[in-house]
Amino acid sequence: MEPAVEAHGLGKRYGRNWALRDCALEVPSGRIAALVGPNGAGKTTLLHLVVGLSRPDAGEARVFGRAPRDMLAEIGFVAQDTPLYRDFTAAELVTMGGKLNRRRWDTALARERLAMLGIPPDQPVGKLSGGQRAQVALALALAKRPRLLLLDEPIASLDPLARREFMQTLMGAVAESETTVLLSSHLLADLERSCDYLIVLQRSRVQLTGAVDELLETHRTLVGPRAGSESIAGVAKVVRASHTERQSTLLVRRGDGPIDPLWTEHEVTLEDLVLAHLAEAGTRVAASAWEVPA
Ligand SMILES: Nc1ncnc2c1ncn2[C@@H]1O[C@H](COP(=O)(O)OP(=O)(O)OP(=O)(O)O)[C@@H](O)[C@H]1O
Repeated sequence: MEPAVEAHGLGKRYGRNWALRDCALEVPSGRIAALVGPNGAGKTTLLHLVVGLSRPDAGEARVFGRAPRDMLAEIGFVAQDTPLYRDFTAAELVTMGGKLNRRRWDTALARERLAMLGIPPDQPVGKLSGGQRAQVALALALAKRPRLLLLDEPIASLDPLARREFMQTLMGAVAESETTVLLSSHLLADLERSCDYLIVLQRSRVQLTGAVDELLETHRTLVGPRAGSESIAGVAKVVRASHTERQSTLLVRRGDGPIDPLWTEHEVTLEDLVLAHLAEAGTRVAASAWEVPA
């Protein structure tokens, strides 16, 4: 099946600085893909290129095989901080959405979704809580019945319960449709529960990309005797190593065959994997840059 999003040599420059560079990726159709990376890595830049809000300075992005600008009717976008017209009520926004998207708009779906979540339809959205506003933005984006839904840090300002509700709504809505989702976030633990595809950006470049289950399957944490630089049976690559006097802990990509039994193997979490790959590329990721809720 045709990928939902493709990028080839995609780049965007502001002045002399590349915000995104040599970006090559493919998000298969039907996935919920997480776009992660430290502040300033290029996530918003990539989303804006894919939604056609900005033009590339190099390469190209394609949405279901076509230029983003030819696919606007098929793309839903929730921008960072869920900007909505704050003086309008949710009901008015639903009506307005219908007028702006005559061809595909599903008013009943938006109303049902908002009613199910207990969002008051007649209050200006500026007076709703952050979580409720995020849900309104999501309901509006879904009412467009997009084939591709892009969300730029939709849960960043929400409390843990509101985050969970938002992600559950998103997953439920996507399961009912064939929508592909690309969602940027710093909240790795939340993404592990809901996303099945991963793109890691760092310093304007794609650092890692692939299906989450395959990435988790092909990486392991190994604990064993202090290691030197010798190769280890069954290990294709050491992504990150930390050592005490006697012991080494390695995050590795597995190779062929079983891993040397001298080492104890542990499964990795998405958070381990992302942080190890970011560290491998030499970024010092301050713990504060990654809000990882318990
Ligand atoms: N309009 C702009 N003018 C100049 N530089 C910009 C502009 N937009 C983004 N940049 C720069 O491009 C780089 C990538 O920014 P971008 O917003 O894409 O990062 P991000 O990964 O979304 O960051 P965050 O997680 O903080 O939202 C940063 O260095 C940023 O300063």
